[in-house]
Amino acid sequence: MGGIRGVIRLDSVTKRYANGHQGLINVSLTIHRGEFLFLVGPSGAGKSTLIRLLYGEEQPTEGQVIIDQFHLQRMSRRQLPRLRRQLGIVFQDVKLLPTRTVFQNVAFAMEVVGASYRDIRRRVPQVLDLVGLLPRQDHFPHQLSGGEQQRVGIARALVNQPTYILADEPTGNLDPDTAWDIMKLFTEINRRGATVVMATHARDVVNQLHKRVIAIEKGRIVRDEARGVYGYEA
Ligand SMILES: Nc1ncnc2c1ncn2[C@@H]1O[C@H](COP(=O)(O)OP(=O)(O)OP(=O)(O)O)[C@@H](O)[C@H]1O
Repeated sequence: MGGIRGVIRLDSVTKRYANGHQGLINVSLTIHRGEFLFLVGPSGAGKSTLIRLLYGEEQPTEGQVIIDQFHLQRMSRRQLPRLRRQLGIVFQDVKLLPTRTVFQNVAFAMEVVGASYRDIRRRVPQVLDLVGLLPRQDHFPHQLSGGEQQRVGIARALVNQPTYILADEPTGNLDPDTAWDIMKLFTEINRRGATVVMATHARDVVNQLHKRVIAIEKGRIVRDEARGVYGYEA
């Protein structure tokens, strides 16, 4: 299927939506294993489009997306679950299952990929411990704060030990202190080896973490800096 282990590549990717909106225009980009990358830019610039292309939710109009050994435009839909297992996805809106406990919400992500009961019993507490929610494992989502719910979402994204974490404004609904706690969690996950790609408007966080920053405007990459800054007024 082609592609280099641990590398994400976009090759001259253009995404035009059916309604004529331009998502991305001729974007080429390489993301290496273990990188932490922020996608920044004004609202409507194309950040979410880029993230959706990475997990196969959208298909490019032109160009190629290659992740690891997976060549997204050449693989069959049957292979998509194999790719998705390598991807942990975190959204602004966490969407937990309301009638399931914290433990069950995270366990569900393992059940759908066919993990054994034994592995679930071993792995879920580990990942809940990492996000600081082990003591709340029997609580239901409505008993948690927004930041705690987002942590459950992160635990769910991590539980199958993905190579890549894709996050689309994961702190968008949170107050600044809670947002920082969540960002620290992402940096810890990255330190442990996962590649993190995050679209964000969290200006202060981007400015203080000194990670790679790619700025997108009107569908095009306008800046790509190894230790970048947010670069827009809040
Ligand atoms: N499903 C869709 N159908 C049609 N047009 C879309 C769709 N999704 C996004 N667009 C359009 O594509 C462009 C890029 O949108 P996108 O959501 O990728 O921007 P963004 O940078 O993530 O914005 P924000 O910071 O507000 O989340 C916009 O013009 C948007 O209206």
